Amino acid sequence: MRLTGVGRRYGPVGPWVLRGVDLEVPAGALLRISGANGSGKSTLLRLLAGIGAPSEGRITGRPRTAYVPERFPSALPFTAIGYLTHLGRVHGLPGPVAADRATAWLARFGAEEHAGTQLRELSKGTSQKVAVSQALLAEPELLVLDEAWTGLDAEARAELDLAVGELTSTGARVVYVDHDPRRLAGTVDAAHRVEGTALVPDTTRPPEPAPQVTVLARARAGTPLPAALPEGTHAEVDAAGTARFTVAAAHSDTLLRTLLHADPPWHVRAVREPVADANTPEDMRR
Ligand SMILES: Nc1ncnc2c1ncn2[C@@H]1O[C@H](COP(=O)(O)OP(=O)(O)OP(=O)(O)O)[C@@H](O)[C@H]1O
Repeated sequence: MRLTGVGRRYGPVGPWVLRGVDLEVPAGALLRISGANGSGKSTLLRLLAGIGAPSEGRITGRPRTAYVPERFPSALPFTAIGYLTHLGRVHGLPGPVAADRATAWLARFGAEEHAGTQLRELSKGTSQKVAVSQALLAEPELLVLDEAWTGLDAEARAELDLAVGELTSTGARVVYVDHDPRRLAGTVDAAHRVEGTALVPDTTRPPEPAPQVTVLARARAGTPLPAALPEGTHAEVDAAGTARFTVAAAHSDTLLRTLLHADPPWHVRAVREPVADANTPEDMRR
């Protein structure tokens, strides 16, 4: 797929949002688009997704495309499974195949219990799981993701990362925008930034991942995890009832306070500090 001299403005005399955009989207590629708010990222993604035509220039070699928009149309009169099955049919799948794939994707994103819920009654995160499932069940050759991770819980975000990897490994292309510069950073094939009306190579390196602290803690059998854990905390409980919390080092004191003051309290068994960088000189590790 190739964009040649593509420009877009809204209305015949509106200001140009994009101009002179040349972009190659090869099979199997993962492309990241960045840029300031209002710079034209969504405009570019909509052109890639085939929603609206360029005001000038050409897009050639368009593959079968699926798109997760920035805002999901949640007011439609469908249940989650009804909506997904309907869209699967729109993508050309026979009804039973569409229904099976819809069920499988909802389960993969941990939303199977909401299959029968009306779209307008879904939480923001579950709506987003439906939006993402809608695109993935089509098994597209080009997947366009506009902030698709926003609102998803940690497990679903990881699942979407996996699904993107699975798609590109089968030769599909994925183009995405995400506010977190670390999103899929290790696997991106090319990064571009919208600057003014142009699309330029993005040479900024993603920031290093924040150092993580792991806390092992136990509580009385059946104690739920504390409700208000610091932002970004990942928690899992093993079969023996020991919980492993992983959190950015900057939030580890808040996590420890939360665990100790929970009712009933959690007993902290171990705290594992971030491992020192192997390249850090010995005298800086202390
Ligand atoms: N349907 C529309 N009609 C008129 N102008 C629009 C329309 N959609 C977007 N624009 C304008 O195009 C410009 C680029 O908007 P766009 O949504 O593509 O930016 P963005 O980089 O995705 O922004 P954000 O980071 O805030 O999501 C903005 O000036 C916006 O006001």
